[in-house]
Amino acid sequence: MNSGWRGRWIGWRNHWLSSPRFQRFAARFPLTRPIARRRARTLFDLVAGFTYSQILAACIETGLLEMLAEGPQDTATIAARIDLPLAGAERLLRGATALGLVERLGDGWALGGDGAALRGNRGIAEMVAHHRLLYADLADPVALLRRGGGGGALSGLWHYAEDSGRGDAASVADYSALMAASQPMVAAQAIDAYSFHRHRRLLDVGGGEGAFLQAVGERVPALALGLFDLPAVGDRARVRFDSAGLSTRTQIYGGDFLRNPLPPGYDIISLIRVLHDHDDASAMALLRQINRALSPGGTLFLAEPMAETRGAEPAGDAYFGFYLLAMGSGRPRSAKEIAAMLRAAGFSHIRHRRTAMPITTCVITAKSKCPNKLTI
Ligand SMILES: CC(C)=CCC/C(C)=C/CC/C(C)=C/C=C/C(C)=C/C=C/C=C(C)/C=C/C=C(C)/C=C/C=C(C)/C=C/CC(C)(C)O
Ligand SMILES: C[S@@+](CC[C@H](N)C(=O)[O-])C[C@H]1O[C@@H](n2cnc3c(N)ncnc32)[C@H](O)[C@@H]1O
Repeated sequence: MNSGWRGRWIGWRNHWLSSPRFQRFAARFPLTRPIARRRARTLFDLVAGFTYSQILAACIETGLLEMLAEGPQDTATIAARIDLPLAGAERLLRGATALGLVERLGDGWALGGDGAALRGNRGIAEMVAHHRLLYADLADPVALLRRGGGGGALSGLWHYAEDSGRGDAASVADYSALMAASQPMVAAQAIDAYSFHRHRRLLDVGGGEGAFLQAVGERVPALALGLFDLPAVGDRARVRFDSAGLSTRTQIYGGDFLRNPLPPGYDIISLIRVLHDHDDASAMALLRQINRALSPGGTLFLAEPMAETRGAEPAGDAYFGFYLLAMGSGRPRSAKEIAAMLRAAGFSHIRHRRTAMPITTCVITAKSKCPNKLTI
């Protein structure tokens, strides 16, 4: 491979960075010392990341963060309430303190700043708890890569969508509930990034149990709402809409978006955390379906975490890359890749919209260019 000047620069840089003598020098020399320490810290965090995650998992599973949110407490009270021996509670409290989740206060403990921020993001506790499945699959990452993903604990959570029967009430329950629990952090970003007021009828494709539609519906009372998902998931949405008093504004369609046509008559279709679940061929088929279903000049509103998002690179290709590998289908795509797919599916006016927290949610909108002319 002809790597050019950049390849030569990388070779030269890496020669020095991997040299123990250069590392010793850089750690001692006053001008390079802060950089060397920062790099060592970053690498240490990378090596130790699983341990940190498991300390967080223990904080969530024992209810420690929720308990400290009531107010500061002493070690003996905490140990009794979270049902750990005194030494175990102390070990957990010290570990969580080192991670900023807990804070020492006199001879007791208070909720730490990061612990408070995590509590403020509904759905993270459920995400952390279900990582038990992901980490079981990632115990042997090379084996997972060799077999092309899937076939493990995480894929069991969502495999209903790949079954020929497309799931019954029991098999869709856990995954749908997890998606609904984590939807607020996505919906908040997505809804702030775009004005839905200019539309009349919104169809949420792969809308799960309706948490996103409910959030938009509350923000824009005049909008008529439609939800398309597999029948057993749609049934769960019906229960949510009934109890939220939204059923008169809402139409639920049970079906398979790769096999059944989407209902016509909507001037905006949303696709929230759906495209990245699918391999390229299915993802293209779905985009073409949406283009056909939209009324002329209608809008596609697409929101999901995206690869190569500046400042959030590890969330895309590292976290979601391996998460979707364990799930057994799909991949995170960059905004550029999604834009190219949208163009190929017949969309125009493709716009990347700013969100406040791109690490969890990026948004792209596009307009249907030539409805009814494309085939699936
Ligand atoms: C007031 C004082 C004292 C100081 C001011 C200083 C200051 C400004 C501090 C800032 C404090 C602050 C407001 C912090 C905010 C922190 C936030 C917003 C943290 C958010 C964290 C979000 C996290 C960790 C999100 C994690 C999300 C995950 C892991 C999502 C996973 C999603 C999955 C697996 C989705 C699956 C869908 C599928 C299946 C792939 O389709
Ligand atoms: C990752 S979830 C996202 C749910 C929701 N949009 C959210 O963000 O919380 C993907 C959704 O797509 C649905 N889905 C997957 N394959 C489908 C198919 N072939 N036809 C219809 N819905 C499907 C799933 O049932 C699930 O509700």
